[in-house]
Amino acid sequence: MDDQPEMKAKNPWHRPRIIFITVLFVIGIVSMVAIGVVQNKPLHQKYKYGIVLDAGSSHTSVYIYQWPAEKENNTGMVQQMDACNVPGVGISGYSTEPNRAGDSLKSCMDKARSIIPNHRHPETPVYLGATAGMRLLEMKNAAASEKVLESVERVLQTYPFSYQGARIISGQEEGAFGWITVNYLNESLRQASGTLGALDLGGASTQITFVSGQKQESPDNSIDFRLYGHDYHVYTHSFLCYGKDQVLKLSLANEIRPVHTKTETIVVEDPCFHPGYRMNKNFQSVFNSPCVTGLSYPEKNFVHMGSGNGTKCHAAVRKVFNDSGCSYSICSFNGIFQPRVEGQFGAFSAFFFVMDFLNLTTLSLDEAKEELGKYCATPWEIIKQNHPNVKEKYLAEYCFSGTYILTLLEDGYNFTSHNWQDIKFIKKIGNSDAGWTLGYMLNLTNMIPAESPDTPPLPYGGYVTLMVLFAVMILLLGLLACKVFRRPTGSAQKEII
Ligand SMILES: Nc1ccn([C@@H]2O[C@H](COP(=O)(O)OP(=O)(O)OP(=O)(O)O)[C@@H](O)[C@H]2O)c(=O)n1
Ligand SMILES: [Ca+2]
Repeated sequence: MDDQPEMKAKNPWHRPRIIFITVLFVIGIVSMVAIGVVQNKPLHQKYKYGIVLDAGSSHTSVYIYQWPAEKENNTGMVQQMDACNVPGVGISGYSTEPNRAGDSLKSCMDKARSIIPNHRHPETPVYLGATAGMRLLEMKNAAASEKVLESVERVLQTYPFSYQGARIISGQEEGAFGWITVNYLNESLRQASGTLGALDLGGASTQITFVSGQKQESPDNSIDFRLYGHDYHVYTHSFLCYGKDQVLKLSLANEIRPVHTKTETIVVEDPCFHPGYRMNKNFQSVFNSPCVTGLSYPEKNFVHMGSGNGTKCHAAVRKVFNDSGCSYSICSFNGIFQPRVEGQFGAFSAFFFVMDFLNLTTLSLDEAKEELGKYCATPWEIIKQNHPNVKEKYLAEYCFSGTYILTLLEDGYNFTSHNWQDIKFIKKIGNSDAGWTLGYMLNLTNMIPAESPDTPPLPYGGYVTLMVLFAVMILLLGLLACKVFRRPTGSAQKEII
């Protein structure tokens, strides 16, 4: 009987009301999470693009880069989308018919126009940087080099992109931007870990660039960078005329001089070419470069004859380095200051092509010398049989090129058998080629901030997880609260009664 009044006092809407509030509460929380997730979800990725033409001495390559539009200040974000090799010779090879220099670029530029989305064309920058071949042409014939640059400029301006100029870059820039490229791709600029030195070998020049803790004795060889909040003291040098095509001319010229007579047939025996190799060549092809000076030869031919001797080849190549006269505490060669090499190095372009062809990339220095010696001694006929698909002109030069690379690294830059393993012969890092072009574009588009760019404290996945966890926690607390408030206390019972 005592229960009667209490039963009557109970509100029949009490339970549905709690259910209703709980449902609203749950809908609220779910909506909150959903809105948070949708609002912060990365939008459909929008890409931006940039084009850099590497007008090298032996050939031109067109590189197309892409990066997510909203992440341009993050290291490692810019990637190579495509690379196109321009058919034919480098632009400096068109000095006598400059208009053909511009025309030669058309097939690769047409390709760039077709693969970059149309709506991005007007904002896509195009840069052309010319390296050692054009530096040499400028020295030899400034008017011709001017005409070649005008020709490529004219053609590049006919494309719907944002043309930003065509110029000859300095050897220092070439070295520095190669270093930026490899360290940007390696993400070493973001981490406190050591940086990667950069070794670039072209047809007409070679560059060495690395961070050195030693005293920089020559201001011309020293660059200071502040990148992503870190300071770097970088040593760099570019040796004009020490690309592999020019050194071949230099060492041939050295061989020719002692034997040159006024007799009809001049035979030049060359230990850097295979036994059985025999080719008629013109003196002009050797002495036509500003790198090979002093002698003017008549329009005459000589017989270039291989003798295939690794030791003698090394001795012949050695002669292109001048080791006398260092006015600093330490030099590489030709009186150029260079501190002791430090840290890991990435060796790319012809360093890679040649060492990869010869299968020497993973060997020790002594093993590489031994293998190269055997390769050089192999008769020319057998070499041709073993590589039927390689152009003969290139095939003939690998013994010389391999010997030059080992000599440059050991006798020139002073690597030893102890730190030889610090050199990694690389073509690409990820999908992007190692070379100066990426660093050049990053610099000109201001995509490498001096200070670390602001990044959200949490990655997107972490953010969503936290949101869900908090929402579940609030939900549980809410349910708990409902339960506590629902349970009638003694005093409450009395009030109801
Ligand atoms: N697969 C390849 C590509 C190129 N080469 C040779 O490697 C040398 C250098 O090529 P590269 O690095 O492209 O030089 P360039 O950029 O043209 O020259 P530079 O940087 O001196 O202007 C040239 O002799 C070229 O014939 C090679 O042996 N194998
Ligand atoms: Ca090059």
